[in-house]
Amino acid sequence: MNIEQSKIPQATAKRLPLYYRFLKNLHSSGKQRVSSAELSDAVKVDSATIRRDFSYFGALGKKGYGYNVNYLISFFRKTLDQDETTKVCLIGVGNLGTAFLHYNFTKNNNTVISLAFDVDNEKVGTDIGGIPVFHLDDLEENLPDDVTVAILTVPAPAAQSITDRLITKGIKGILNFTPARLTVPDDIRIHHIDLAVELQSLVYFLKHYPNEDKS
Ligand SMILES: NC(=O)c1ccc[n+]([C@@H]2O[C@H](COP(=O)([O-])OP(=O)(O)OC[C@H]3O[C@@H](n4cnc5c(N)ncnc54)[C@H](O)[C@@H]3O)[C@@H](O)[C@H]2O)c1
Repeated sequence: MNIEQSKIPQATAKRLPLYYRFLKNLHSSGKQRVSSAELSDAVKVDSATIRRDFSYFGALGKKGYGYNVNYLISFFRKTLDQDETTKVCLIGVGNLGTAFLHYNFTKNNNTVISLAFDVDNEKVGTDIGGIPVFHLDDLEENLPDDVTVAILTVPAPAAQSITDRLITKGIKGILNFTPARLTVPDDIRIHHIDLAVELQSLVYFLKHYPNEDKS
């Protein structure tokens, strides 16, 4: 994370990829400027929040003109470190993992899954979605030093020991799709994604805050 970004509130930082993706679409359709109302409509974030978010990075829209799309895109690209490709590995090529390998992340940003690991000999040695699958036993040997992020889509009981090995190999961030709560040193970042929890929270908000500001 660069200095500019560390001043941005986390809630704002989380919305940046959303804005960036939409602005890139606008740009490829030839649009030069966009109002916060248009953005709001597209990304489903209210326009006051958008204006506040954008004010953190000095993008002040002009009344009756809106925001300059090119300026915003180049800002986001720098802030999100999009100029550099981040290489990611995926562990566990099952239902979820296979879907991710087939999904082309690079369409939206510069993150690319460059290799995968599994223990199933039917999968080891094959290419899935164009990505080579190695045996987990050969993790230390095959994981390149420039891969710093891992996606975990293994059964929960295997998650902690794999995490320990990944960290020893230099992985700094883990996107954890397993229900396991992982113990890691302070300098390692874990993002836990749990569909059941997300669904529960969506239903809760629908029930208790049906008309609230959704930012
Ligand atoms: N976060 C979510 O929203 C969500 C949704 C569904 C599943 N999950 C979780 O994601 C994980 C994967 O789910 P799935 O449906 O793809 O399971 P799956 O059984 O289809 O796939 C698991 C894969 O991991 C491999 N594997 C098993 N042990 C391994 C090990 N020690 N090292 C490397 N690979 C190993 C298996 O060979 C298999 O290919 C599970 O923990 C599941 O609970 C999360």
